[in-house]
Amino acid sequence: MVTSRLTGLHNSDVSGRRARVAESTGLPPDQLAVLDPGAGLSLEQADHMIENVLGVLGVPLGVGTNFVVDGVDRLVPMATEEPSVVAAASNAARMAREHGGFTTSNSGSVMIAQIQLVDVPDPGAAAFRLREAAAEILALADEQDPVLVSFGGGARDLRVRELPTRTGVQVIVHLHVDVRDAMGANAVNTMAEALAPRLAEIAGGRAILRILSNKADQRLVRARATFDRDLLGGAEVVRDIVHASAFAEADPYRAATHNKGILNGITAVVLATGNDTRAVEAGCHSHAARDGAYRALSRFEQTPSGHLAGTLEVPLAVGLVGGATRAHPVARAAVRILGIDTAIELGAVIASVGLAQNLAACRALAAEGIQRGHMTLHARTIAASAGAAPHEVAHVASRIVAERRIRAEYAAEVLAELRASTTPAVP
Ligand SMILES: CC(C)(COP(=O)([O-])OP(=O)([O-])OC[C@H]1O[C@@H](n2cnc3c(N)ncnc32)[C@H](O)[C@@H]1OP(=O)([O-])[O-])[C@@H](O)C(=O)NCCC(=O)NCCSC(=O)C[C@@](C)(O)CC(=O)[O-]
Ligand SMILES: NC(=O)C1=CN([C@@H]2O[C@H](COP(=O)(O)OP(=O)(O)OC[C@H]3O[C@@H](n4cnc5c(N)ncnc54)[C@H](OP(=O)(O)O)[C@@H]3O)[C@@H](O)[C@H]2O)C=CC1
Repeated sequence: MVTSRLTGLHNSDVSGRRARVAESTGLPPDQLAVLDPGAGLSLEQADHMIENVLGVLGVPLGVGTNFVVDGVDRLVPMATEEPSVVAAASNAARMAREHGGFTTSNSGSVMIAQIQLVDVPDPGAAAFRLREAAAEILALADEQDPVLVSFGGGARDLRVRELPTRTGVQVIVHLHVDVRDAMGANAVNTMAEALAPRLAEIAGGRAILRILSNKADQRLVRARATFDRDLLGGAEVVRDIVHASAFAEADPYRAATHNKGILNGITAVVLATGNDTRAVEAGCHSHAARDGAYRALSRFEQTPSGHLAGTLEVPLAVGLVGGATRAHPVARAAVRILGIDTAIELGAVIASVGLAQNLAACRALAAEGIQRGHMTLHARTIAASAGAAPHEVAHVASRIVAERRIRAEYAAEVLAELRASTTPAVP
């Protein structure tokens, strides 16, 4: 039985953390060895993934603890270079755990392909003809990917839009495809390219763009959690987080930063599982602007019993098959640690981490400010960047935090003092 409540995990060293994660998930410890630098993605594998490969970039991979998502404990791999993100998500998940953790819902796994038709003589008549041919068109789409259809996926709907543009009215066809456990871009792009000649013939125009839309608003995930008033810091903190939420719902300048906080969590899990971070972020930002003004993707409100309820809705075009998820050894290990079997489950975890991250940031901002937590953890990065060796980082970081001088030049001074005090005097 997995438990994500690994209290004090951060006080262990990497091998101790791996041992606790392996014990909790039941994974053989050697399955985590692939997380060693250089043991994951080989140069040869990288050379098959992208072009002009010179090497591999390492990104820290942490684990978010305390998560309960739809009643199941989940340990969540998070790949990020930003200090305090993993700690913050884990802390927020701890506060939600008291009230059952995160519950989610979703709109399914439908992706949209767009086919752009131009030089259409009578857009209105063309739109009607295209709608009349829907059954033929959907069948032609399914013929392109029998494997997807065999997994229960396939073309589900055809929508036609008459779009006024500065180059004239364009007829835009939307093909809705259930892509099941794939992210779906390659699948729907293949279908769009195959349909384009027939669509152009029906419309009497010319097809140009045939590509999926990253505004994946048919693939929405909603997460909800109740965060404990006392663990948050009391009624005043709850009240001020609600004010912070109202600010982000009303102001695009605050909403951009509020949503960046959400994406700190979302993108860390998307990256760890080998999914397309740019596609997910494009979808989230487009969703934030869905009614014309750019707004917060989440909302916080006080519950009748004085705790804090948080809700989030985001499009999540993520998959467990295809893309890099199956090709990248670390992504495969991350999926095993998560213990998930479907893209729907992955989306549920990702949305929950986004909401957790968002809460942690808003709580810190509404209470003591972000810098105490963030900079305390950032101090280790500053110490290392000042040249501290691994065994020197803790001393330098604790000194610059204690003296509230968390800056590179002071870290260098502390490091020089440390080395002078430990260098044996020349006889
Ligand atoms: C950083 C904390 C969690 C410390 O908070 P704390 O209260 O000092 O932590 P604690 O020592 O009491 O530990 C509480 C729990 O936090 C977790 N935790 C605590 N420390 C660690 C650690 N080292 N490594 C891993 N996990 C840690 C851990 O889960 C632990 O419980 P446990 O599970 O052990 O029983 C808190 O100050 C915090 O959440 N701060 C918010 C920081 C944050 O949100 N960072 C995100 C990057 S900034 C960002 O999002 C952009 C922003 C801010 O602009 C977004 C926006 O504007 O909305
Ligand atoms: N704008 C964007 O976001 C774009 C993104 N991309 C990239 O496309 C990649 C993802 O494309 P995607 O289509 O997911 O990748 P793949 O084409 O690699 O995987 C999808 C394919 O896997 C097969 N498959 C096997 N099992 C399943 C299952 N259970 N559910 C669904 N399909 C299954 C299907 O049939 P079959 O085996 O016959 O293929 C399906 O077509 C991402 O890495 C992304 O970076 C590319 C272009 C644009």
